[in-house]
Amino acid sequence: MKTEMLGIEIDDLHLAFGETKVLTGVNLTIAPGEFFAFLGPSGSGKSTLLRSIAGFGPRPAGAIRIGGKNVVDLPPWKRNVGMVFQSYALWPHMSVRENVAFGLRERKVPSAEIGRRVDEALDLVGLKHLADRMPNQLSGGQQQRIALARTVVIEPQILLLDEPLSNLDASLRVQMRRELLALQRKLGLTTIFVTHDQEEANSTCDRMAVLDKGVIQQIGQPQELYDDPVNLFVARFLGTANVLEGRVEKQHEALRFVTGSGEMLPLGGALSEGPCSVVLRPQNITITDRHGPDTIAGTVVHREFLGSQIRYIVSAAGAELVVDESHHSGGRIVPVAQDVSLAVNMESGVLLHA
Ligand SMILES: Nc1ncnc2c1ncn2[C@@H]1O[C@H](COP(=O)(O)OP(=O)(O)OP(=O)(O)O)[C@@H](O)[C@H]1O
Repeated sequence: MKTEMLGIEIDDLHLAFGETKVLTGVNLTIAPGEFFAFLGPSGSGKSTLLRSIAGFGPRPAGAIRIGGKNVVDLPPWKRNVGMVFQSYALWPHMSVRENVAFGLRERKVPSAEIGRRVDEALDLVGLKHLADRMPNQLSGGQQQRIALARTVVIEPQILLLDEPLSNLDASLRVQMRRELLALQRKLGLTTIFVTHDQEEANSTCDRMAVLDKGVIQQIGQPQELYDDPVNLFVARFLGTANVLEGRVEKQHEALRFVTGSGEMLPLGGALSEGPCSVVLRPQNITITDRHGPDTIAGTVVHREFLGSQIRYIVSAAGAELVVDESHHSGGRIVPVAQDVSLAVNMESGVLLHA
């Protein structure tokens, strides 16, 4: 089961439900064979964008090209896409085998070929031995695998997944996302995965688009977006972000970041003066015994034990900063209400000019 890999190009896509603009000027290129994620909060337009690619919902303005061919005027069944929904309900009165065979029967595939392709698809998701079970005799994870088998059996050229793991419990989601990635790699299918869970996107996709209010904020590899977000929305959506507000100022020929409450931190590089925010990840700030030009004073206001790490919330520079210290047995634990010095690694911070 291996099909020709097709890329997807989306060109200036707009879509509104009545007065409500849901997608605004979406431009995107997904490479053949790529595992791509749409990540964003609830209501950001991820599902609407995915459904537009599948051919469901109102016709958008703009172009959607699959393998170079504009498909906006084609019905879903002529686009060669397979979609797995959040509510992947299997037919309850059909066995696993019949569920997977259903789409092939609809397409009038000869029965000998149906038998072979269903076996192959069930083999792919590791459930051939359950072919004669009924859906209510399967676990949630097994049902989800059958839903995948039911989609890939029709040999789509594009696989669209709309929050396919959201009905599963946390540990099964982690296992299933690895299986999903393995399956995608095996089939080499260009895949789009919609999720609001950044960990799920990070752990599977080659690249992702972060959406907010129907607008793509940034496109890139998970690590690029985490390390180099273009704005505060992306910074906050891709993990814990400490944001210091202040300004870049030149003092004695050197650039400094001056926080709103007056602390000064050194800056390198060619930066322009003016108001800005600095985004620092929890691991870019550490509690230290030192006092120096790269440190600021603060007070621990809260502490959480996270297992491998201890998370401190430290009130400093007019903000509540999240500081993660790795935990090892016998290591120091700083009590709440203690005054501390924080070493701030400004080199790893991201400066966002207002
Ligand atoms: N059929 C519809 N009619 C009117 N408005 C709709 C329709 N479908 C979606 N919307 C609106 O479009 C916006 C985007 O919805 P969409 O489902 O694409 O978001 P999402 O990012 O996938 O969110 P979620 O993660 O909650 O599914 C929302 O404001 C939603 O209320």
